[in-house]
Amino acid sequence: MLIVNNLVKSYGDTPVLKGVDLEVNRGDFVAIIGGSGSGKSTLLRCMVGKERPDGGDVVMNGVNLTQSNWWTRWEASKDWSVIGSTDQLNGRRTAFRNVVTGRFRQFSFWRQLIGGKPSEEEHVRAMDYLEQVGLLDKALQKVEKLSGGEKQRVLIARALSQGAKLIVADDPVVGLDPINAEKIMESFKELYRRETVTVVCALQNIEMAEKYASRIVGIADGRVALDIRARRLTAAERNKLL
Ligand SMILES: Nc1ncnc2c1ncn2[C@@H]1O[C@H](COP(=O)(O)OP(=O)(O)OP(=O)(O)O)[C@@H](O)[C@H]1O
Repeated sequence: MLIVNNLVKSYGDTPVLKGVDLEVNRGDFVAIIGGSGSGKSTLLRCMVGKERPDGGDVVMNGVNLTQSNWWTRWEASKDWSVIGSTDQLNGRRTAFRNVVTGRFRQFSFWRQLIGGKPSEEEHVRAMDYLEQVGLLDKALQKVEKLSGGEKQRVLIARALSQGAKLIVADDPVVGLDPINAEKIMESFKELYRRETVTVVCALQNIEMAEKYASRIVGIADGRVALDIRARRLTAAERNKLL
């Protein structure tokens, strides 16, 4: 589904990614782990085209995104959804409204330009997605009144309403209390279990990766230092990532 080939990225004179190779298969739940500053977020940003790599390729469903024009990248971007900061949400709108308008991205270019409205069926679907992430009871609350964890779950519901086949999440549990963090990871696991969505998620918390992901990819010294089926890491494996 997604192939990252020899990805290289520096900031100024500082190399961050020195040749990352990674293949994500449909239905994977990949946790990207590594020490602080190891380049997890940089890798995700390069993967989804938010950052231009200095070298290497990102190929999504056979389309080489690093060598495509903006139209091709825009079309391809409908297949994925990036879950980052909850600032992406409109705090003064309800959770439901945020989810249903997220769907807008799937509309054709022209329908977006003329401001097409979501259909009744899309409204029903938005409620389904909020139910899937356990937020049905908060559907009509303004997002600014929700907790950090609940906002993250609105983002997940919105990604689902956008029809994302790949969800890319940059440490969605950072700064959350353990209960909310577990709920987020449960939501991802549930999506992955149903095999409808592929998840790539950067995580600082190794225990979360061990508990919820299907695969663990460790980044160290700008490269993939570890790529295993998720399980408890050995002390030697943890040391590789320091
Ligand atoms: N826009 C930028 N300009 C300059 N340096 C940057 C930029 N973005 C990231 N860096 C640097 O690149 C390195 C990797 O950063 P990145 O955010 O990818 O790491 P990370 O593994 O996600 O870290 P953390 O787990 O702490 O979030 C860091 O040293 C960081 O300071």
